[in-house]
Amino acid sequence: MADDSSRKRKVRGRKIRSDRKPKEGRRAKKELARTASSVGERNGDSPLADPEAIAPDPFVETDAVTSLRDRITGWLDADQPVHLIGPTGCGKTALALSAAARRGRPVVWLNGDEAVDTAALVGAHAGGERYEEHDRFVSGVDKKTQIVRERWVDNPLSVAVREGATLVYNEFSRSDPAAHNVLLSVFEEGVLERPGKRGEDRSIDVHPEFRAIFTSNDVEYAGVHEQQDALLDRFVGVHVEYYDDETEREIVRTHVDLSEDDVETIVDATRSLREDLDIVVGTRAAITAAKGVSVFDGENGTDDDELLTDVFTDVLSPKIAGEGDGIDDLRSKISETI
Ligand SMILES: Nc1ncnc2c1ncn2[C@@H]1O[C@H](COP(=O)(O)OP(=O)(O)OP(=O)(O)O)[C@@H](O)[C@H]1O
Repeated sequence: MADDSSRKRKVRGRKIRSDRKPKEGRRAKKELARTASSVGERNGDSPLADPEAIAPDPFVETDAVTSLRDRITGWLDADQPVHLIGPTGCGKTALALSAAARRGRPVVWLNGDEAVDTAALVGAHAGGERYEEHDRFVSGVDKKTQIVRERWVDNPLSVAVREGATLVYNEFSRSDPAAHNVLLSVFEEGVLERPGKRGEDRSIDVHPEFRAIFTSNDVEYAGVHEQQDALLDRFVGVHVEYYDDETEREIVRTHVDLSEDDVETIVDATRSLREDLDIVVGTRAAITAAKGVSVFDGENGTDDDELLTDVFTDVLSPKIAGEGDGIDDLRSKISETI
C-alpha cells in the first residue's frame, strides 16, 4: 500500500478505516440531520440542519472535485440557483452537500418525488388549536370563551427562504412541475407566496442569503417530468460526469479498507464496464463492489476474475431484475470485460 504522505490529494475526514465505528458515528450524525429534516417536515419542527452535520464525510477533494465545487459556490455567490445534472451515482449529492456546507448557512434538505406538491414545499394548515379565555371581571362570575385558532405549519421551502438557508433539492425533476410554480416568484421577485395561508403574512420576503442547489439525474431530467422553461431559465446548469480514474480510486479508498492494487483493479473494471454495458455503472457501484471484495476476498483477492465477476454481477443485477435471461447475459458480459 502506498504511503499516505505520498498522496498529493486532500481528503477531508479519515481515509482508510480498519475500525468502522467512528465512520458510522459520523454517518449516523449525517443520517440524523437528514431525518431531522424530514421529521421536521412532518411535525412542524425546524427542517434546518447544521452545515457541519450535513457535510459529506469522508469527502475527497481532488482537483476535479474542487473545481466543480468552486463552480457551484461561485454561482451561488452570484445569487444564481444551480442545477446539477448528471448520471446516477456520479457524486451530485455529495457535491451539492459539500457546496452547501461550505456556505456556513443552515441547510434545508428536500427530496423530490411524485407526492411533493405546493403544500409540501411551502406549508399547510395543521388543524385547529383550541384554548380558553377566562373573564372574571364580575366578582364570582367566571365567563369562559373557547377560541379555536388555525395552526399553520411551514414546510422546508418557507423555512429556507425566511432563514436564509441553502436549499438542497435532490432529484427535483421527480416532483410534479406544478408544485414548482411558487419558485418562480422566489427567484424573480424575491417573494414566496404561501397559497392556502390567509392574512397579511401570506407571502414571505426571501432572505438575502437564501440560495438553492437542485440535482437531477440526466435521464430522468430529460424524460419523467418536464419542468417549466420559465423556471429552468432562471437556473444555471452544471453538468457533472463521472470523475477521472484517480478521483474514483481516491473515493473508493476512503470508503473501503482495501489495498491500493485491489482498489485500482476494481476502479479499472468499473470504468470498462461503464463503457461496455448498456446500464449505468456509477462510482457508487465501484464502492459497493469494493465492499463486496473486502468481504468475500478469496485467496487471490481481485486477481480472482471469478470473484470479481460474481461481485459485479450482484452489484449490477438490480438494474436488470426481471428481464428474462438478463442475468446470464449480464454475467457473461461482465466476465468478458473483466
Ligand atoms: N467527493 C467525494 N468524496 C467521497 N465520496 C464521494 C464523493 N463523491 C461521491 N462520493 C460517493 O460516491 C457515491 C455516489 O455519490 P452520490 O450519492 O453523491 O451520487 P449521485 O450522483 O447523487 O447519485 P444519485 O443520482 O443516485 O442520487 C456515494 O457513496 C458518495 O458517498
